[in-house]
Amino acid sequence: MASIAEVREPVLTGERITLHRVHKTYSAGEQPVLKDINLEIEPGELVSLVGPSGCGKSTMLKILAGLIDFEAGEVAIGDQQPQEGRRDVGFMLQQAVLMPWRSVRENVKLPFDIAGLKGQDVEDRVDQLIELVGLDHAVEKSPWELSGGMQQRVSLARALALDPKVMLLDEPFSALDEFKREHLGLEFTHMHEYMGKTTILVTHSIPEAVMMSDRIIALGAHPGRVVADVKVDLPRPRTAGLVGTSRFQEIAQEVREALVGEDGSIA
Ligand SMILES: Nc1ncnc2c1ncn2[C@@H]1O[C@H](COP(=O)(O)OP(=O)(O)OP(=O)(O)O)[C@@H](O)[C@H]1O
Repeated sequence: MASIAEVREPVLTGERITLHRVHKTYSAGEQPVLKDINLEIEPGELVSLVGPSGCGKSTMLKILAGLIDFEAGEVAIGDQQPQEGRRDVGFMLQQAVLMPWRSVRENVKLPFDIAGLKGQDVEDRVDQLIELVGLDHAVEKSPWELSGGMQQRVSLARALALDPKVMLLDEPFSALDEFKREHLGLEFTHMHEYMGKTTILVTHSIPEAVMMSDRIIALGAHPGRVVADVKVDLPRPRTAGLVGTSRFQEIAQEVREALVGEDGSIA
């Protein structure tokens, strides 16, 4: 990702995300999965959601992606409802979910095919995306020939294809080994720093959340609710060396303490 290293002022292309008194229950009579969630995420902000298993992190992302409904409250991406703005949302999951019969290039091109877009502009954009995620040496490979990290790079390029204003990342690096996870996390952070897409990252790793985010939202479970909203006032661009600073450790500790007493599977 050489093009990302020399980075300039952030280009704000993100949308504001607003959740107001959002309430979600999957089964009638059960405790709500999300209760009275109020959250405002500024355009271009990178916010992490952390919290114990089952506190509703993925549910919140699915609501924002317009994939599931909710009973009460208001959700907006810019001035659009989630269902209206689906094309403006890029989604990345723990597993890359690539089409096995399509090459790297064809997988990155998929969103354009689905949207019925073709032509030289599309071909150029696909080339750019592949270069951006550092896969120019692997364009014709099939998914089964790729490492886990390479598969996630394809997934990232695909999520960025239609230039979404919002990125939703559901534990995108958690299936990778620790070295690759840190490396790809930092690369994504640098990409975010110059693209300015409003981003929500779900992670079980507090250090990953601190390294990448502007703010960390800690959620408690049963019912899923916000227990802390922690600002990460570390300088950008973020560098691996920040982990050793006392400020990094203080922020991580603040998040940990907010989750004490919550039934945690936090790293
Ligand atoms: N489709 C569904 N139908 C019924 N219950 C569901 C459904 N999806 C999730 N749940 C329940 O809602 C709760 C929150 O699930 P969710 O996946 O949002 O949690 P999470 O915080 O992302 O958990 P994890 O960290 O383990 O991924 C859990 O109790 C889960 O069992």
